Amino acid sequence: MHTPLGATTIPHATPPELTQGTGPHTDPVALTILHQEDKEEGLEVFTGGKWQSVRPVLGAFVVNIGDTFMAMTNDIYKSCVHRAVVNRHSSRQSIAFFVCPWHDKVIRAHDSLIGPNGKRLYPEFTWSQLEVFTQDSRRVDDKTIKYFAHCLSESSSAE
Ligand SMILES: O=C(O)CCC(=O)C(=O)O
Ligand SMILES: [Fe+2]
Repeated sequence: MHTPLGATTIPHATPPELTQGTGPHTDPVALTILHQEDKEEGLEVFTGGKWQSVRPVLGAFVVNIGDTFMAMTNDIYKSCVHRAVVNRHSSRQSIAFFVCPWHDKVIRAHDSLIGPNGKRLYPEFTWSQLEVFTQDSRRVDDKTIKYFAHCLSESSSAE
């Protein structure tokens, strides 16, 4: 696994109507370990049909499940749609460690996660393939990983 580091600073001088924050998305990586640097709220997760704030807790990390981890666990663990929003009163800073497999490692759910009659929900893939796919298609939402799996299956059956 390797961990590129991302930092987001949303300055309060920018009017909220002119900024997007990060926009709703799922993280394509395996896990995101996020530190919300100050007490300013902004991270929201879409759950139970609505956006809910993930309040910063002093000294705590937020661990976010990404699409790659979802595939590695054959959907036992689900990635979540989240966003970072802004407000007009104060700035907010967060630091994210994106934990992803090495580029050429084949990602395949372990047999113990499939069950006797179940099936593997994703074809084998590498983090490189998913990374390129998300960057090319510029989409990372709750449908991306399924669409990626569909495209991979199509291309291997055409061979
Ligand atoms: O700033 C945050 O709290 C979240 C940022 C985020 O979702 C990301 O970098 O993927
Ligand atoms: Fe994210």
